[in-house]
Amino acid sequence: MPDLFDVQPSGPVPGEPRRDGEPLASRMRPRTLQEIAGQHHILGEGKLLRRAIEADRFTSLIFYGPPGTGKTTLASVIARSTGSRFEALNGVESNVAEIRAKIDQAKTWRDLRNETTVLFIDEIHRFNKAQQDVLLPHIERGTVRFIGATTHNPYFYVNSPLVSRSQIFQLESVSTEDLLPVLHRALTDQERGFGGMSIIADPEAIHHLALMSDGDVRKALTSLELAVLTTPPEADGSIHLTLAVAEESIQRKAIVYDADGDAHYDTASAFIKSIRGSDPDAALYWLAKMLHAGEDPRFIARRLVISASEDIGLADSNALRVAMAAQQAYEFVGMPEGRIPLAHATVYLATAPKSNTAYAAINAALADVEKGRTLAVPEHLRTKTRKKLAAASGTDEEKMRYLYAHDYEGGYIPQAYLPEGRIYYHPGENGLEKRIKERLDYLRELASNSAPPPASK
Ligand SMILES: Nc1ncnc2c1ncn2[C@@H]1O[C@H](COP(=O)(O)OP(=O)(O)OP(=O)(O)O)[C@@H](O)[C@H]1O
Repeated sequence: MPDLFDVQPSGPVPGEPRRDGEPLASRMRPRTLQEIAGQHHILGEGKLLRRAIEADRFTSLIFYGPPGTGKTTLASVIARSTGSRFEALNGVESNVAEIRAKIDQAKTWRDLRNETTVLFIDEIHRFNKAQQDVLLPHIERGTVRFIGATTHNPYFYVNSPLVSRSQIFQLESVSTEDLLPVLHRALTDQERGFGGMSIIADPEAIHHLALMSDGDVRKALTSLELAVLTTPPEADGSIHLTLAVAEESIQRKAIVYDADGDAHYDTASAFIKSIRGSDPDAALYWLAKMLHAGEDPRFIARRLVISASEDIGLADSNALRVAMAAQQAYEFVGMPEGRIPLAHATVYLATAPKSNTAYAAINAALADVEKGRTLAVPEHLRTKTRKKLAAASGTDEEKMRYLYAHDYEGGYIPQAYLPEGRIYYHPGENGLEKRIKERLDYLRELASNSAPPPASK
């Protein structure tokens, strides 16, 4: 019978000595929570997952997120930091017998050494019913602590018994800012990285690798490794990583933005100004430039949604729907096809009639409030206190009556909703707002001439 205590955890785990030929990304796999880049929303101070790990209070977890964002890594760090064994299986490749074998090993370790096992299953969305039936009772009994990983939304793609027994955490693409320190650590780490080599890395080369990796840490490290290993040394033996080398390694041209870092914002600003200026061709050019440069499409989608309200606004409220739909369509289809709904929304917004009146109106109202000009809610609008106030002030309650607009002809009755007059919203005359203006002019006219309320219907 094999000695179960000789069984080694599968795959490289944090803390293992460096092995020849092991890829950089694997060597650099974080060993502690502190080394994990990004994921602040679940691992930040006081966040749920961090607290669960620190208190060692978790049973089953499912990590869901894009490739190379740390799902496997996080599972192995959790095993290490909770003093558990780490066993890994793959939802597609592992058959029922292999799952049983891992569970048997886990039982033995638990019974003889009192050690818990984290059973990590990658691609959990590919798990079938037979595999799941073997695992479920052992999750319930606590034979293993289960951690699943998937790039697919678990609520749609993972068997519901597993989902209902697990806490689900979504991992996010790692931002460029969070990727830069990972690359720097790989360049300087003596033990696991290239710290023992003489490498001169131009900052724009490293920035390019970080930016072009689409938030995938494995991709960033693999490209860095390729760049280092394929660049011939200089006469003095050092390796010079230039932007051209980085471009070659990640096979996407560097941002065509100008040298200064503000170019990113300048281009986004030119994009929005072109939409505001009703020039669809210019807007499309700036959109193309941002996409080609590897700008985060979510950033572009956010700008479109803001512009839909800020610049088109009430002249065509459908613009906001189109912009939101483009954002959702991008999330649904991803890139490169996501460029099409983004272009669709760009042209719609650029050619739509323009109005900034909603934007101007909320700014004016906010400026008023921020100046400390607070107004009390008129008594007739204070439903609960109306009766009491009327009694206390000796006023006829009828005079303080709130008028229910639907009870009146045309669904309107002049009535004060502020204790003193204010006009923040000045309707424009473009597009559909012309109709709004006509109606509001009429209502405001009625209100300014308002005598005692006409009879209710
Ligand atoms: N958040 C992170 N912080 C630091 N390094 C990371 C992070 N995510 C990934 N890495 C690096 O990328 C390598 C691959 O990461 P990992 O296997 O954890 O990704 P994954 O999310 O499980 O990806 P996949 O869905 O492709 O299996 C790791 O060895 C590590 O070097």
